[in-house]
Amino acid sequence: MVTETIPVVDLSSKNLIHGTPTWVSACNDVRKAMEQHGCFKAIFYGGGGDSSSSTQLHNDIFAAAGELFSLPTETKQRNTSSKPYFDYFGQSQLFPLTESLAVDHPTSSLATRSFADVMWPAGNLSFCESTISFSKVTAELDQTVMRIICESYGVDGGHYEYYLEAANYVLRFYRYTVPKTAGESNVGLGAHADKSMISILRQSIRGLQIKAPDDDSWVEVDEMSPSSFLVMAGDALMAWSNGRIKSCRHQVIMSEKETRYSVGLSSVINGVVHIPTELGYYSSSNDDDGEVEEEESGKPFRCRAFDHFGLLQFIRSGEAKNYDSAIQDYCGVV
Ligand SMILES: O=C(O)CCC(=O)C(=O)O
Ligand SMILES: [Fe+2]
Repeated sequence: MVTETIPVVDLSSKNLIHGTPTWVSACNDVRKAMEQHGCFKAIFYGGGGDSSSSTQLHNDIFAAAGELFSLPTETKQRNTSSKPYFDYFGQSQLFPLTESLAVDHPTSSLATRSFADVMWPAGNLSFCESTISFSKVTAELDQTVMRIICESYGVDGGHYEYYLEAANYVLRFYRYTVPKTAGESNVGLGAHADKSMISILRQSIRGLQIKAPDDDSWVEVDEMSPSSFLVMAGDALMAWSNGRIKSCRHQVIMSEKETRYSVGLSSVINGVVHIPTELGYYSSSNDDDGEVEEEESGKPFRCRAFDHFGLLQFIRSGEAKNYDSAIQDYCGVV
C-alpha cells in the first residue's frame, strides 16, 4: 500500500462561475485528475450549501443507510428492477460481507417514495428526505464535473445538454460487515471499474482503495470530510472520451473492526452514449461508410456509439466474456 495522494479539487467556491479564472483552473485540475488517476476528491457543498449543511447531509444519509440495512433480508430483497444492476445485491458467496440496495431516480420524490414504500409499507418520510437531499447535491456535483469535462475537451455543447437530459441516476447504499474469523476474507468488493459514466462515492469509514495509475499498488482513500466526495470515471466515460480519461479501478477491503457503510451515485445514459467526433476519427479500415475523417484529433476511435443499458444487459446476461473488457467486446472497433 502506498500513501500516494488522490488529487483534490475544490469545486465549492462561490467564485466558481462559468468562464472566470477560477472556473478555468478547475477545468484544468479536473481534466488532469481524470486523465491521470480516473478520479479525484471534490470539495463540494451544493448550491446554497455550506459546511454545516454538508455535515447534516452526511449524518442523515448514513442514518438512512443504517435504518435501511436493519430491515429483514426478505424485505431488502424486494428491491427489484427491470434495469440490470439496479436491484438488491447480497448473500453472495464471493463477497459474503457485502449487501447493497439501489434507488432508481433518487433525486425524484415520486421514485424515492416508491422505493421507500416497498421497504416500509407505512412509508418513511425521513429516509426519503435524506436520500433526495443527498442525491440532489451529488447530482449537482456530477453535472458540474460533466460540464467541466465537456468544456475542457471543447466538445459541442450539445453533448452536455444531452447528458443533462439522458443521465439516469441510481443511488446505491452499501453495508459491509466485519469478517467473523481471522481466516475469513476481508474483501468487501473485488477490483473493478464501474460501467457508469461517473460514480460519486461517500464512505462512513475507510475501506475503499484505488488502483495507483502507474503500478500495481493500491491507494487507500482515507476518511472523508462531509464536504468531500470521491468522483470516479466509469468505463462509459472512458469510451466517451476515446480513452483520454481512464476509468477508475477500485476495491473495498475491510481493514477496520467496524461495520462500513457507503453511498454512491452513478449515472447511466438512458439511450445511446454518443462519442464526440472532436475526440477522434474513424480510420478508413474501421469506418463503415468508408469515409476517412479528419485526423486532427489524432486518435482513432476505439469504440462506436453504444446503448448504455444494452451494455449492462450484455454483462448481466453473461454474454460478456470478461467483465473488465466488456465494453470493448460490446462496442469496440477492431
Ligand atoms: O463501497 C464502496 O466504497 C465502493 C462501492 C462500489 O465500488 C460501487 O458502487 O461500484
Ligand atoms: Fe464500484
